[in-house]
Amino acid sequence: MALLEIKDLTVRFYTQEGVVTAVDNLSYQIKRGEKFGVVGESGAGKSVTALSLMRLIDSPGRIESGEILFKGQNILDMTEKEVRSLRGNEISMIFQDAQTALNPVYTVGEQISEAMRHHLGYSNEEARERSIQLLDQVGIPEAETRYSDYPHEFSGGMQQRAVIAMALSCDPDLLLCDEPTTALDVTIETQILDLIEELADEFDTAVQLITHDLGVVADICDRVMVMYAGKPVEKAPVEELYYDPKHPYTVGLMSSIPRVGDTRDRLQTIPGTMPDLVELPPGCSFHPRCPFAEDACTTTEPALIDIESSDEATVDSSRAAACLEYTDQLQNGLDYEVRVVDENTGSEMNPTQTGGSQNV
Ligand SMILES: Nc1ncnc2c1ncn2[C@@H]1O[C@H](COP(=O)(O)OP(=O)(O)OP(=O)(O)O)[C@@H](O)[C@H]1O
Repeated sequence: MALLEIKDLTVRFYTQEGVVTAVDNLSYQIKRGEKFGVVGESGAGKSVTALSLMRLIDSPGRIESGEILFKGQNILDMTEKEVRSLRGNEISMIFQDAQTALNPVYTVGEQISEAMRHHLGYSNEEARERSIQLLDQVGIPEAETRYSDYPHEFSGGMQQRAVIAMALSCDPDLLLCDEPTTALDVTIETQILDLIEELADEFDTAVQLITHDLGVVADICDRVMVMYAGKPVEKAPVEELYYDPKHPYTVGLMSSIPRVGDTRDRLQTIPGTMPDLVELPPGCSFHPRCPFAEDACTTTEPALIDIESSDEATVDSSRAAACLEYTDQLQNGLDYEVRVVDENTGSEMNPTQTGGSQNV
């Protein structure tokens, strides 16, 4: 049994501008200890998906349908009390901004201790001892002294380390990380990502890592789901996604991975923006931005297809993509080439595919 199984999840927001379908019929699963990346531009529905898992969607939002099975139990059927005991205990979450996770009026140590006293029934002394150990483990120097510091006495990177300590304090089975390094500068970003990876391995914690940056996913994740306008457009083991992307949107995201010395904005190379979710374009939502779009794409919505079987994908499908190419409805096909370039030498490593000139 998968640790987490999301089946046909649909989440809508009833706003003055109209009904926003933020997550549309989404299914995926995460196995124990697996690191799963969720990628897409702003507005793709990544955060709403994570908040749904913690049952934190508030009005005007509503989880309309679907199942969220955690260890086989549907989170959507649980009582509020059951969900509260899950949060911060078996499932915990790291947000992009450490400051929102830390309460400025309590010391950092107190905040880490609190979760352990509450969920694990630790005494004050036990919780303090374990908190100091965790602060040390996440790389806070002089952890015993820093235990009594207030959040404002920590740098941004140290605050995020403290949040990671807090998130791992109850040894969760699933850690949801929502853009955990966006607020940090690049050198600290790498350290924090390495730390998450290292501790997830050590604690055998599954990770759902949300990011707009495929480069980050490549470093950490085992499998990836690419989302566009509330839907999954591609799912793949991470290496296969890089060497052989199946969806034009994934290809666009890849050519946007910044290289050393590259000062472009990350997503500049996909022209246009995510459509208005209140009024999605007919057919494939990506068609107005897709270089390979044909007439059929403007009228027919592509199903998520299992690449191996060519049938509709199931939650178990390892490789899937939602493009009419995979139901043989495109006349000209997808015409791109993937070139994998060695970052150090600049030379081509493993040319695959045929056609255009997509540098990945
Ligand atoms: N509280 C809300 N009220 C109304 N609409 C909302 C609300 N929260 C989210 N949405 C809608 O859901 C869509 C998906 O939002 P979500 O935050 O999941 O995107 P995301 O992929 O996580 O983007 P980002 O990287 O910017 O966080 C948004 O485009 C927005 O229209």
